[in-house]
Amino acid sequence: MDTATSPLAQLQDPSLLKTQALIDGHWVESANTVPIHDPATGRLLAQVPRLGAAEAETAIAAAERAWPAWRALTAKQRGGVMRRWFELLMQHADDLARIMTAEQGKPLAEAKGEVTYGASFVEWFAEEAKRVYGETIPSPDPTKRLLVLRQPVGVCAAITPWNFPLAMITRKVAPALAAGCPVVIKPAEQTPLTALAAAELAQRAGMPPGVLNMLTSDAAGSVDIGKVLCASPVVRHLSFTGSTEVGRILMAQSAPSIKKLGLELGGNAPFIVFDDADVDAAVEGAMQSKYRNAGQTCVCANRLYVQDGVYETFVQRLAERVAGMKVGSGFDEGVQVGPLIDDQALTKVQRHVDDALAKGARMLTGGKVLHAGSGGRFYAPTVLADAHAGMLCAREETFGPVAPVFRFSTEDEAIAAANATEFGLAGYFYSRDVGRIFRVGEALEYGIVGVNTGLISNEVAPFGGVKQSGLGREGSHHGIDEYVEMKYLCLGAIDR
Ligand SMILES: NC(=O)c1ccc[n+]([C@@H]2O[C@H](COP(=O)([O-])OP(=O)(O)OC[C@H]3O[C@@H](n4cnc5c(N)ncnc54)[C@H](O)[C@@H]3O)[C@@H](O)[C@H]2O)c1
Ligand SMILES: O=C[C@H](O)CS(=O)(=O)O
Repeated sequence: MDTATSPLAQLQDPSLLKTQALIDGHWVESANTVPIHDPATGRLLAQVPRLGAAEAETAIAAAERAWPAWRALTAKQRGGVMRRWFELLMQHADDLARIMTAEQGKPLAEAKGEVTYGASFVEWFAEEAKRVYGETIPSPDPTKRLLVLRQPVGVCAAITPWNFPLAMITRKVAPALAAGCPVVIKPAEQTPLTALAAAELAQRAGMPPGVLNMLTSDAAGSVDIGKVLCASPVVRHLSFTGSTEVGRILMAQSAPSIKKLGLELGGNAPFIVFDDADVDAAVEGAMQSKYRNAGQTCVCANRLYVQDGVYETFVQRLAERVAGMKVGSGFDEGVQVGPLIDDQALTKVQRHVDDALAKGARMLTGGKVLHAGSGGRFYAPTVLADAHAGMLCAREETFGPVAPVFRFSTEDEAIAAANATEFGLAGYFYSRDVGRIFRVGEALEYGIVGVNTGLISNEVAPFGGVKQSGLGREGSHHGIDEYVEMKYLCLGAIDR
C-alpha cells in the first residue's frame, strides 16, 4: 500500500484502521490475507485476515461463553454500553466516513450520512433494550397464574453486504445486543475496514470479550464461514442482508438446525408518477431514490413508470438534471456519483443498457463508462425512455445509476406492472389525489412504500420486504422481536 497517497493516511485516529479480525476480545491475524482495494482507483488499501470454518467455530464458542454474563446484565446496563458505542461512532464519524469512502466508493457526504444512519440504530436499540416487556394473562383457572416472558434468543450471526458497510451491520447487531444476545458478524469481503473500525469502537465502549465477534475473509472463505454459522445449533438466529440468491442458499443451509432467520434481500423498486403528481417533486424524488450510492441500494428505483400526460415533461426534466451530475472519486469536492463496487457490477450495468437500447429504448443521457484508464469503475448516470417489460432492466435489479422510464395509461395498468415481479422490498409513487394515495398504497405488494418521497429509511420505522425480498423487519420497535423468544410460564397450585 502506498501509504503516502492512500486516502487512509489522513485519518484523525489512525488506530481505527484495523487489519485484524476480532474473536473473543482478541485481534486475530492469519497467514492468508485478503486485499482490500479502492474502487475509485483500483489501488490496494489494506490486507485483512482470510478466515474460514475453524475461526467461525472459535467465534461461535466465544460468543456462547460470553452469553450468560451479557444476558445477566440489566437492560439498562447493556443499553449503557451501547450508548457509549453510539457516542464513539458519532465522535469518530469523519474517520469512519473516510474509511467507508475509501473501500466502498460512495461520496464522502453520503458516507457521513451512513455513519449517522448506522449509529442511529445503536442509539435507538440502546433505549429499546429497556422496553422488552412481558405479559400477564387473565387465567381461566383460578388456581393458576399465566405469564409470558421475552428472553434473548441466544448466539446470533450476521452476514452483511458491501453497499452499506456500517448500517447493515448495526441494523442487525444493535437489536441483538440490546436483547441480550452475543453476535458473530461476517462483513462483506469488499468492505471489512469500516466494520472493523466499528468493532474497535465497540471495544472502547466496554463491549465484553466474545459479545461482539467480527470475522473477515474472501468470497470463498465467506462461503465456508456461512456453512458453519448455518449448521451450528448454537447459533439460534441468522440475519442476512444481500442478494436473494444467497438468501436462498443460507435459508436452505439453516434448515437442519431450525434457526430463526432475518432476510433482507434483493429489490426491484417501481417508481410511479401519475398525471396529478407534482412533476418537479417527482423528478427530485427520482434523483434521490435512483442515484444514491451510484444506484447501489436495495431500495433504489429500478423501474420508473410515468403516466401518459406527464411522460415527456418528466423524462426531459429528469434527463436534464441527471446530465448535470458530477461523477468521480467520493473524495473529490461536489462528486454526486462515485464508482461501482467492481468490474462485475460495471459489466451488468452496461449489459442492461445495451439490452434496453437493442430492444427500442431511447437514450436521453449517459449510457457509457467514464474515466476509463483511471483504475476506477465509473458509469455515467443514465436515463432511458420508452422502456418496456421485455427488457432485462424490467426483470432484474440493475444496481447501478440507470433509470429506465416506462409509460402507462391507467392506474390499474401501473399497479399491475409494478407488482409483476418476485421482489417486494420498496416501491414509490407520486400523486396528490388522496383517494389514489390510499388505493395505490394498499395495492402495491411491497414492504415499504414511499408516497411523494424517494427517501424512506430511518431507524424508527420497520424496514423489510415481502415475497422474495425477505423475511422479518429491521429497525423500529419491531426490530428487537427477531432477537427474543416468548416463554409461557404457567404457575399452578396458587390456591394452596
Ligand atoms: N434488503 C436489504 O436491506 C438489502 C440491503 C443491501 C443489499 N441488498 C441486496 O444485496 C445485493 C448486493 O449486495 P452483495 O453483492 O454484497 O450481495 P451478496 O449476496 O453477494 O453478498 C452479501 C454477503 O453475503 C456473503 N455471501 C455471499 N455468498 C455467500 C454464501 N454462499 N455463504 C455465506 N455468505 C455468502 C458475502 O460475502 C457478503 O458478505 C443486492 O441484491 C441488494 O439488493 C439488500
Ligand atoms: O441497500 C439497502 C439499504 O437498506 C438501503 S437504506 O440505506 O436502508 O435505505
